[in-house]
Parts: sequence; structure tokens; C-alpha cells
Amino acid sequence: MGGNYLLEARNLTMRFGGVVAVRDVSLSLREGELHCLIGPNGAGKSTFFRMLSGQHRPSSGEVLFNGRSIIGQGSARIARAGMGIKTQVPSVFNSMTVRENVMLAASRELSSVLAKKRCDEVMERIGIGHLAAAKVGILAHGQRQLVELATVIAPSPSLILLDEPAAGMTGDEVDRLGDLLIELARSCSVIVVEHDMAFIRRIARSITVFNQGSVLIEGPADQVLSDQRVRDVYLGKEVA
Ligand SMILES: Nc1ncnc2c1ncn2[C@@H]1O[C@H](COP(=O)(O)OP(=O)(O)OP(=O)(O)O)[C@@H](O)[C@H]1O
Repeated sequence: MGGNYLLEARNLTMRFGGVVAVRDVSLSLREGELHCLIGPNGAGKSTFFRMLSGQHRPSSGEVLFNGRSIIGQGSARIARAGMGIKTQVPSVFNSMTVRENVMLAASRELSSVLAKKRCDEVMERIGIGHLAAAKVGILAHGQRQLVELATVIAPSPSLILLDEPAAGMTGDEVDRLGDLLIELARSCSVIVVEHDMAFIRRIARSITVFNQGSVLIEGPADQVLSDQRVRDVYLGKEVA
């Protein structure tokens, strides 16, 4: 089952009481793809993400990761199977240094000698090596976001899910993050939920647009961003 897709979400629906947050959404992702999810506030993007990562059990539908069902497995087990997730809620420890945070994340998968090596590699790759000894609590918001990203990739996931990674970053930081994600997508698959259209335009190759819990359109980035339906749901906002 699963063909050669890394991730397959089939007909996912999520109901909260009477509210249908996500309705019958399917999405397939191959290895090495960098896919973006966009859509207006409340469209269901974060809920869809939480179903992929095991934080929500779907009301109906199926999620296959590496060809195997992960429904009901729980987020810790799904993370160990190779899915890294960065939510909108910070998960780094402010009282610990950058190195300690990245080391902790790397140690979940590796013995201490290998974790140290991996920790150094990751800090270098993300461009935070010079901040290794700094306590995370004193860092600027954009730097903290990069530390979060480092903790997500430290256990060498095959897929990373990033919910609004550019939120609150300066223009330069957003550019840098874009370059980083393009580079990261050479060694793992990436799904990004984001509102920042300049960022989306910079990184996206393929895009799914959510609207009112359903998929409005999906396809290559240039085609999707110039589609009139997408312009309409973002009425008053710049899309392309
Ligand atoms: N735990 C929950 N209980 C009840 N309703 C919820 C819950 N989580 C989300 N919803 C509802 O589901 C719908 C989709 O919300 P969701 O957060 O997934 O949208 P989103 O596209 O991620 O929005 P944003 O871009 O603002 O983060 C909204 O109507 C929201 O109020």
C-alpha cells in the first residue's frame, strides 16, 4: 500500500461537535517534495496538520506514512517514525542554551557521541552555531524560530511539518529561512503552512489552497497563485 508516496492523507475529515473543520481532504507527498498549504484564517490548515502528526485523531479518513497507517498511534510514536513537527506553540526551553536544546532533540534518536556530532552539524546548517552558548530566552524571536527548526531536524526526520515558520520574522530572516527550507528539502520532505505570500512565492513548488475546510485548488505554485479563485478568497490581500 502507499505506492512510492512518503505521506498519503486520504479523505480526512475532522468534526468538533457541530463544526466540520476539515472535510474530505486528501493529499499525497513524494520524497523530497516541498509542499505549501495556504488559505484564509480558519480554513482548516492547522487542524489538517494535527491529523497528520497524530495530535488529532481524524473523525474519518486514513493517513499513511511510509506506506503504513499511523491513525491512532499518537504523536510521540509518529515522531519516532520520522515525522518532525514545528507547531505555532514554542517548544524550546528558554532557560537552556541553544546547544542544550538542540542536543536534547538529537539525543532522542542518537547515542551521546553521535548526538553531539549531529548537534554541531545542525547548528552549523541552520546558521546558529555562533549562538550555541546563549540561553534561548535572551534571543530575538527570529533566532528562537531557527532554534526551534534546529530541534525539529536534529533527530533526522524524513518529513517535517512546519506551521507558520516565518511568523514574526524580519524580512531578512524570512529570506534566510526560505533558502534554508529549499536546502533542507534536498534531504527530507517538507510541508509548510504559511500566510506570508512573499515567502510562499519564494519557496513553493506545489501548493494546496484550503478554504472553509476543503481543498479549493492544488497544483504547481505559479498556476495556483495566479488562479482567480485563490485571488477571490484572499480578496483585499496581495496574492501574486
Ligand atoms: N479544538 C477545536 N475545537 C473546536 N473547533 C476547533 C478546534 N480547532 C479548530 N477549530 C475550528 O476549526 C476551524 C479550522 O481551524 P484551523 O485552526 O484548523 O484553521 P487554520 O486554517 O489553521 O487557521 P489559521 O490560519 O488562523 O491558523 C475553525 O472554525 C476553528 O474555530
